[in-house]
Amino acid sequence: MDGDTFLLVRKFLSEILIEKKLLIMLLVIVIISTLLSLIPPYIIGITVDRYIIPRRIEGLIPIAIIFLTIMIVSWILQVLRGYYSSMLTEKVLYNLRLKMYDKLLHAHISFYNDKHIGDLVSRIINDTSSISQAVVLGLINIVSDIITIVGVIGAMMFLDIGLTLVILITLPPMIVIARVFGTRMRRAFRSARISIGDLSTISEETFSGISAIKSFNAEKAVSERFIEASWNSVKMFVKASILASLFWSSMGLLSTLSTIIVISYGGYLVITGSLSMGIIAAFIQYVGRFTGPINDLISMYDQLQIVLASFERIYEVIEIDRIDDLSGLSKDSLNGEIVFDHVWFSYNGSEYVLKDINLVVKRGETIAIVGPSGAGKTSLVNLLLRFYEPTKGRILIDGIDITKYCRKFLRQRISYVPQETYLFTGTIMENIKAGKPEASDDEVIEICKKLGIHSFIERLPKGYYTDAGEAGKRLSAGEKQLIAIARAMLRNPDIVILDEAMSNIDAETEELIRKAIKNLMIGRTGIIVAHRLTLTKECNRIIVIDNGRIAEEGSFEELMNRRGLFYKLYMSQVGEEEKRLRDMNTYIAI
Ligand SMILES: Nc1ncnc2c1ncn2[C@@H]1O[C@H](COP(=O)(O)OP(=O)(O)OP(=O)(O)O)[C@@H](O)[C@H]1O
Repeated sequence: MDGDTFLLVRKFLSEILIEKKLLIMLLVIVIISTLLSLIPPYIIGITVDRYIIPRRIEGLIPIAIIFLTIMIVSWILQVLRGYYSSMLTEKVLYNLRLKMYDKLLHAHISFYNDKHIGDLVSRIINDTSSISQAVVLGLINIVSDIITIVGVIGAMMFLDIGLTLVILITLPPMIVIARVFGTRMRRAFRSARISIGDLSTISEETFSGISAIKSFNAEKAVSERFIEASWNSVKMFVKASILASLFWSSMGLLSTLSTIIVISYGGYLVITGSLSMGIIAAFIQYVGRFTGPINDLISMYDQLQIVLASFERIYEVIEIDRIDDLSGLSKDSLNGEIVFDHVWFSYNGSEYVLKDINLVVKRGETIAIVGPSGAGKTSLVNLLLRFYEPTKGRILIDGIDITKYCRKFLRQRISYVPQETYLFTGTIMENIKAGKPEASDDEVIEICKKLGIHSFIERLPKGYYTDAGEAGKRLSAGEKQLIAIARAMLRNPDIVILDEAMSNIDAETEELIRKAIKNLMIGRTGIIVAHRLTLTKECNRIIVIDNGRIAEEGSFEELMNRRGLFYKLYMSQVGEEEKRLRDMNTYIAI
């Protein structure tokens, strides 16, 4: 075991030791029940020698009562073992999942830049599940297996050392078979399970991209992929099953060999008078008890490898050190004056995506930020929410450097309406309340009326109580943004940042959004990242960003008169819109 593995095992054990009481209880139960399981063969031996062969009927009833008592106690212990082992496993998993979820929730946003969400989810769900096997199979069985093997050998030695030594001849081949076939069998089953995973990935990709597949006539290609993966899984399972039959039948053979040795060599000893019949009866019982524990112990190494790999992935999450610092200044509210003072920003420390931004947004003012794709608009608002810190320069809100404010406070007083609205599980009402869970239904309806979106929501199948998942499939990005606007308004923020949704917006929704934004901005400082430039007409000022720098600044009229970058962007967008309308008219005319 190298240093890293040793460290992981220690961490793993410390996770289990958190549930010390459960662990101790379980170990006591396992030890007692394993020791109890060694007694019946011994009693059988005594019964044969002392009562059956000498024909002493009077002893049979007490023996039967002792036997029955042991069986009942074992049964109770077995039930308790099941209960405590599942409690221990589930509690360890519960603790791990909670720690991971909490860490991921509070991780700095930059942590997610190079992460695949599917992978993180798999760490919380799949990796923790594979740990569960380790807790029960690994830790608990190892104790009972060792006690069983040592106990069985000890008991046999106590009964007859010579016969025991002869029987132990079968032990080395048993270990070899468990190591060779058993290990291969488990690996083959693992590969087979992975091949089923491949099948599910292909199916998922096929059905989620079904329209793309049909439009490219790609049915044959995907079906070939599916057939290949499917056949591959057949081969894997057959191989695993062959190894399984080889393994189990070989182990069975060796176990029977031990019985043959007991009967033939033991029988010889009985005939020559050096061994009793009862001892033979006890030996026959004991020799069948080796195979299971030996196989368990050998497979433990394999199990440990899988578990440690999973545990490593779990700990990578638990030990994330990029956590949002939530200390700092909090107040009742903000006035809402924002100053960017020579702000430079780089994601990677070398390339600047914002260069020397100087900007003052007065309290109650609404400004539009526009610019070509990739100019740095989103990066600018990310800095205001303290998702990232400026690389150089500073940002002030109400004259105080924002790094002095508590992130939680800033995000309470600044509402952010993203371009893509995420609808949570629940109703539309609950989704709007995500901005303020304690709000009443009436409060939500009041806000939506103020925003001018009440009748839009009422038109949904069950109005405010429409299931968001169901509605989400039918709502356009713009319609979803209306819900996000209501969510933001309900929080009564001092500053609003809105990244306007630009795709899938019809004229009616555009008008609704325009009005809702206007209502939302009343009495607050507003920053709108505008994609449809007609929206900028209603803003107090327009900031044009190009390649990370402020290229132009002014009112709509001023910028149009200047005939600079804004004018070009606007004309090309208007031109495209006119062309779209012209094309539509031509299409209708045809
Ligand atoms: N998380 C990130 N890590 C590294 N680089 C990033 C990250 N987000 C954005 N960038 C880069 O920063 C630059 C500015 O991106 P930003 O998203 O701020 O532009 P934008 O003007 O909002 O663009 P769009 O209108 O397309 O949303 C781009 O070159 C982009 O590739």
